[in-house]
Amino acid sequence: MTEADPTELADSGAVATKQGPSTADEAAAPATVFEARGLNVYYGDFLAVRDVDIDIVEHQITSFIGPSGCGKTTILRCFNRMNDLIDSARVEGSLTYHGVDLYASRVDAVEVRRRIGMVFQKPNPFPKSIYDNIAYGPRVAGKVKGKSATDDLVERSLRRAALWDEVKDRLSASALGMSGGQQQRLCIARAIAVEPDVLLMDEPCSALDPIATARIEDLMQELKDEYTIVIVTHNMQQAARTSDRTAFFSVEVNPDSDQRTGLMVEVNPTEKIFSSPDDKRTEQYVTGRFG
Ligand SMILES: Nc1ncnc2c1ncn2[C@@H]1O[C@H](COP(=O)(O)OP(=O)(O)OP(=O)(O)O)[C@@H](O)[C@H]1O
Repeated sequence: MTEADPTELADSGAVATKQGPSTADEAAAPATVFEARGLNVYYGDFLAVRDVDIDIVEHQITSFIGPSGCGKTTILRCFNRMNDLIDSARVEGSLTYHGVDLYASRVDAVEVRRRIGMVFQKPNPFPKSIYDNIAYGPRVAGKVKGKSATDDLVERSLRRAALWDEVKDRLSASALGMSGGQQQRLCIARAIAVEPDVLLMDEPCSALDPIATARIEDLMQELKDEYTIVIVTHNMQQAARTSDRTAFFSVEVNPDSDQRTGLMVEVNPTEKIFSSPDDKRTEQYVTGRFG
């Protein structure tokens, strides 16, 4: 892709959610943030996941569940073009973000990743102070200047990530000395500091104990007032507890090549997925009879 016009997303109205709805109708219907149609992702010649049709709705938590290798992370990474960083990855189909084609040549992938932040499975703070972990991104992006404005941003981000009270007296200490749960909340604070629109979370609790997990889940509920969240989770209880909508992915084995390709089976309100799903395969998975 060409590094053309980084303002394409803004020029095209892709920040509409930050400005609020303009008519009564729009106010009634929650906006669609992402619309994926016929999404297929290849690694080289290997079709890893196919036929993904999904709308991601603003200020909701959408979870992706399904057996290992069904393509949950691969699809999540399409939403902020992280797959661009993998040479062999290729995306087919249509994916829009607030109506803008996310893969159009004029769209700047760096700007995409600022608006659509990501939190990874393993907390990955920079080997820097707690303060610098938050301040670094906005400083590099030129979003904040001067000590007082940076102090405010650091405090605000840590408060929103429910971490301020625990770290306010040791902001200059290394982030690597924090507990795993604190490190993950720091990574969430770091993602929030650049004022994204969406948070993508790839199994954010898989390395955490149940208490730290509960704190992240509480935090997600607080953050959804401001952000749209998509989470990949292996933990069905977590999907049931935290998300408004759930997408179930499955995997099929191609008898000729013996390759396993993921596909999206169903997306529905979470309650429906776990009580009366439309598809038998979903029912078998959520009742533990498959996968
Ligand atoms: N960088 C890559 N290069 C080649 N193949 C890949 C790459 N990343 C993932 N795959 C393959 O794509 C398929 C989907 O993987 P993905 O990690 O998206 O699945 P997942 O559902 O998130 O799995 P898990 O639950 O185990 O994390 C798998 O067959 C995987 O081996």
